[in-house]
Amino acid sequence: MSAQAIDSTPAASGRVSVLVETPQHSGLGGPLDYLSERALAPGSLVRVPLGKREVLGLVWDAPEGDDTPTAAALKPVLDHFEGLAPLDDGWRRLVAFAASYYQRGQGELALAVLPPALRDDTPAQLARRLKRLAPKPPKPARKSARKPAQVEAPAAAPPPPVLPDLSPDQQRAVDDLCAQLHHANPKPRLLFGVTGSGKTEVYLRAAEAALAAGRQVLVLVPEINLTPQLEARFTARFAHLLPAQHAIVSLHSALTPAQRMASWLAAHTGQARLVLGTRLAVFASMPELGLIVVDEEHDPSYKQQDGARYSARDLAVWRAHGLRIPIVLGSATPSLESWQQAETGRYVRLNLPGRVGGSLLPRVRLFDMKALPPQAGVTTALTAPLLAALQERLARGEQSLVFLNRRGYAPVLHCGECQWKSDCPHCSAWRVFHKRDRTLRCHHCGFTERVPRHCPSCGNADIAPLGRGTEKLEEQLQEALPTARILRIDADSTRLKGELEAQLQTVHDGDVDILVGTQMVTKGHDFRRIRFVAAVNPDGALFSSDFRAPERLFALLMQAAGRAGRDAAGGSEAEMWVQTWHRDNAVYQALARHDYEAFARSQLDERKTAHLPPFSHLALLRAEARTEQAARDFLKAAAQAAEAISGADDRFVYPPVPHPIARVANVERMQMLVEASQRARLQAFLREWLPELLLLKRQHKGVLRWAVDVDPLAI
Ligand SMILES: Nc1ncnc2c1ncn2[C@@H]1O[C@H](COP(=O)(O)OP(=O)(O)OP(=O)(O)O)[C@@H](O)[C@H]1O
Ligand SMILES: [Zn+2]
Repeated sequence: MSAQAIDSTPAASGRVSVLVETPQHSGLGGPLDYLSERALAPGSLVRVPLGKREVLGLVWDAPEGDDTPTAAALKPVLDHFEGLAPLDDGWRRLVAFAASYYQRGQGELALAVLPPALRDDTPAQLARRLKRLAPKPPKPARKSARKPAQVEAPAAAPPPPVLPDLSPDQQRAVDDLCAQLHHANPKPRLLFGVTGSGKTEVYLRAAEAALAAGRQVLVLVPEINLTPQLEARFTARFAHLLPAQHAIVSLHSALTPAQRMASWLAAHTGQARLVLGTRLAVFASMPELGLIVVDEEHDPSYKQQDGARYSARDLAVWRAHGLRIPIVLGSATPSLESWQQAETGRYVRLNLPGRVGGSLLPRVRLFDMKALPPQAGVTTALTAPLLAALQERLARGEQSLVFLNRRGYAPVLHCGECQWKSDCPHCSAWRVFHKRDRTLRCHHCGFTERVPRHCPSCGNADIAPLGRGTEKLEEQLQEALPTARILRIDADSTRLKGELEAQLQTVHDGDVDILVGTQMVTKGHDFRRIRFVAAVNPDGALFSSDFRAPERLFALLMQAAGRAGRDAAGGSEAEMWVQTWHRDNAVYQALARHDYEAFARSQLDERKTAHLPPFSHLALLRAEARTEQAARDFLKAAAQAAEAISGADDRFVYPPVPHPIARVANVERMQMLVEASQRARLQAFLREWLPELLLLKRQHKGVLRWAVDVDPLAI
C-alpha cells in the first residue's frame, strides 16, 4: 500500500494517538492516547484535555505494533476541527523526522511549528477564518452619499510581464531545473552563482514551470527583511498567473498571529500556490508542493537557535527528497557542507559564473592599516585614504556603502582614571553605549540604564566611549563629509514596522549618498546605484575560536562586495575597500581574487585534517545553571554516562568548556562537544544518551536547562 493510501484511512473509532505540546524534558516524547467516538484520520486537529487544561492536539499515526486493548480510563477527545483537511503524510513524516533527528519530542516540535493562533482557536473560530479566506464574489457597487457610485470593472488579471532574455548560463540552469520537475527522483541542485548573476531570475523561471504544472512552490529566504523585496518581485512576475487573493503568501515570525494563520491556512488549503518565508516556513503544510528554493543557502539564519534547533535548509533537502521533488539551493558562497555534497556528486552543481549584462565584480582593495602613520589607524576607522575615496564617489554623484558589523555608538564606555568599563552586571559582556537615547544597553540580556554622568566606580567625570559602532561611524562620517546625505540602517534604526522598507526605498531612489549599516544591508538587496563598498573593521572575526568563522567572514564580505556595481551602465569601476591589519590572511586573499572555489578547497582540506564537518558530525550538549560548577558537574556526569554507551571508538566527547559568552542574565552557560565520524552513529548514540540525561538532570538540581544541538553552527 502506498503512503498516500495509508493517509486517507481514518483510524478506527475508539482509541486515538494524539500529539500534544509536552516538552521532551518532561520525558514524554510520543503521542498520548485518547478516546474518540468518531474515526479521526492522522493529521486531524483536535482539542483534548491535558491535566487541568484543554489544549490543541494533533491526531498522530499510532505507534507501530501497539495493540494494547483500549484502557477504560482514557480521556475523550473534546472537539475536532472538522472543516480542516488533515495534515498529510508528507508533513507528518517531516515532523517525525525532524523530532527524531534534532532529539526533541514529537508533540513539542509539531505544535511549535503550527501557527500559534491555532492553539487558542475553537473549531468555530477556525471555520470563520477559513470562510474569510475563501475567494470572495465581486462586491456590488456601494451607494454613498458623498461619492457617486462607481461601477467596478471585473478584476482582470494584469498582462504578463516582459521577461528578460536569459543568459546561456541561466538558460542551462533553468532547463535543468524544469527537467527535474518531471524526474522520478531528482537530486538536489546547488546553484552556484556570483552576486548579481541572476539567481533569482532562475528561481522565478523554475517556479513558473512548477506553477504551470499545478504544483505549489516554497521559497525560503534567510532574513525577514528580504521577504518584502522578494514578495514584490514574485508578485510582479506572477500576478497574471495567480490573480486570486492569497495565491502568493509570506510566512515569517514578524507577521501578526492572524496574518500568519491566514498564510498558513492558504498554504494548507492549496489556495496559496507560492509561499515565501523564513526558516519556519519549511514546515508549511503544502499538499501540492512541487519545488523548493532555498536562497542564500549558506546563511546561518537557517539554523534555529533555541527550542528544536533545526536547520531549515537541511530539512528542506530532506523534505524534497521524501517527496521526490526538485530543490535548488542557491548561493554565491555555498556552505562548505553543500559544496562538499556537490563535489561528491550527491548534489548537482549549476554554475552562473558571470554577472548579468556583463558588469564586473568590484575590484577588491585590501587596505593595509599598517601602512598608516603610527597611531593613526588605532584611533579611527575612517582613515584619510578611505575618506578621500568616499569624497571622490560623492563628487561623482555615486552611492557608497560603509559596513560595520556592530551597532550602537561604542561597544563600551571606559574611565581613564580607574579603568572602569561598562560591563553588564548580569552577563559576561560589555554594555553598549547608545548615544541617541543616552543609554547603556546589554545586547545579550537587554539590561538598559541611562549613561552615568560620572564614573560609577571612582566618580571621575571623564568617561569616554571606546571603539565604534554604526552610530558613531555615522556621526564621524557626517562631520568629515558635511554635504553628504548619510543614512544608517541597522537593528536600531529599523525597530518600527515599515521603517526598513522606507529607508531602503530612499536608497533605491538615490536620495542617499552614503549608506552606513550592519550585515542587515549587505545581504541580498539589489541596490542599483552603489558603486563603492567599504568594510572598515572586519578583522575581529579572524580570531574567533569557532572553526566556521573564516567561512562566515568570507561569505559576509563576498555578499557585501556583491552590493557594489550591480548596474553595468555605471561609468566608473566598482570597488570594495577592506581595511585590515592582516592583509595576507587567506580569507582576504581569496576575497581579493573573488575565488570562492580555491577558498572552499583550502578550507575543506583543513577541515578534513582536523576532522571537522563535513568530514565528521557534531552535537553540542549545552547546560545552563546558576553556578558554573553546577553546569560543569552535569556535563562531566553526562560524559561519564556516554562512556557506557556502545560505539565509543567512533566518537569523541570533548571536555566541558564555557560558552563564548559564559554568563547571560545571571545564568552560567557551559557546553560540551561530541564528535562522531558518521551521522548514523551520532544519531544512534544520541538516542541512547538522552534518556540518561533526563535522569541525570534530576540528580543535578542546580542545572536550570540543558539541550542538545545537533549539527551546531556556532561553537
Ligand atoms: N537575463 C537577464 N537579463 C537582464 N536582467 C537580468 C537577467 N537576469 C537577472 N536580471 C536582473 O539582474 C539583477 C540581478 O539579478 P538577481 O537579483 O537575480 O541576482 P542574484 O544572483 O540573485 O544576486 P545576489 O546573489 O547578489 O542577491 C536583477 O535586477 C534582475 O532583474
Ligand atoms: Zn546583560
